[in-house]
Amino acid sequence: MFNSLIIIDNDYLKDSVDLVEVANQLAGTEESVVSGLGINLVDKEITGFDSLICVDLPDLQLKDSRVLTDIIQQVQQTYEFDSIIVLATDFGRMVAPRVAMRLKVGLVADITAIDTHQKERRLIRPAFSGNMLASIVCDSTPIMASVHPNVFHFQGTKQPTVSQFAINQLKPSSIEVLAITQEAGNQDIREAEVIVAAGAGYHADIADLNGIATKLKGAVAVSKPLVEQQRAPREIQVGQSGKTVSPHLYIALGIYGSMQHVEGLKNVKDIISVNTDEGAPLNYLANLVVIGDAVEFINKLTARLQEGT
Ligand SMILES: Cc1cc2nc3c(=O)[nH]c(=O)nc-3n(C[C@H](O)[C@H](O)[C@H](O)COP(=O)(O)OP(=O)(O)OC[C@H]3O[C@@H](n4cnc5c(N)ncnc54)[C@H](O)[C@@H]3O)c2cc1C
Repeated sequence: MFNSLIIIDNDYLKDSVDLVEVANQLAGTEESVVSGLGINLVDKEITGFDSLICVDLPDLQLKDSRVLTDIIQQVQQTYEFDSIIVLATDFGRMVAPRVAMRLKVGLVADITAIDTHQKERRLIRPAFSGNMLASIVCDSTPIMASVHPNVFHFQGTKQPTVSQFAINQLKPSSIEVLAITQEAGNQDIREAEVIVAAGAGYHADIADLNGIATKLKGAVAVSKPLVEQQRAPREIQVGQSGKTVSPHLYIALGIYGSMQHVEGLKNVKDIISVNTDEGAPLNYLANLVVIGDAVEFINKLTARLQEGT
């Protein structure tokens, strides 16, 4: 029997459930038993786990990674899980290394695959700027891994058994959340069925793409250089250090197709690549390649779509 603990992120419930697939693959040929740790979990109807360990502390400062680390440590000391899996959101990336340090174990961050065909459990992740894949064998227990949302998928209907976990003496949080703001109207690119993505070869204002994205009922995304040039916010970056997306259609405008970018494309059905360079690597992944200027392509496509209305 291989027991895994998944740290449920209340802001990413579906993505947290997807981590059950990671736990099941890690279990290999052993029976997989998966528990979710839910802290002040609103939706206790969550399915897919064998059990839900609930901590209800309404006054808790949930976004304090030190407080969450204390809780995970206490849960691990009680249950002794074989693996702990964390969602690699910005917050999860703060929590996972702290927990690993506290438990004195290794952490494999941002895994993209698992290989249990050998006797060992190998966690696979991109290395050396994504130019190769590293297979990492963990010789400490629990095995700790963080996983980007949207990399693994799981649909479970299993009703978990729910138990309360009593926490002993938590250090008070030193963080006070003064306000939470969210930009209105921006669709999460991970949910989008159509993505119009601009790369460094798209030489116009990114906001100009909103119209066509709306028309196609999709969202706008970008490659990393545009974020670095402050032409677009980081929330819409696709790739290794951005988000993983799975749209039906990905329209890539002036995107070269580096490994770090392509790593953010999982289960994309169709890719249209618009590039002045016929030899750009993304063209080899695309179903349709347009050789030409990306802005000109968008202007023509917009005009054509307007004709159709
Ligand atoms: C640790 C690490 C993490 C990284 N994470 C990410 C990540 O999450 N996401 C990411 O995107 N990158 C990431 N990168 C960067 C990545 O290596 C590439 O540098 C980046 O993806 C390149 O972006 P690009 O294709 O838009 O730009 P470029 O490589 O500059 O390519 C521009 C493309 O546009 C074409 N072009 C030029 N003019 C036109 C035109 N007028 N019309 C049409 N096409 C044109 C060019 O032929 C070229 O193919 C990461 C790198 C590292 C080291």
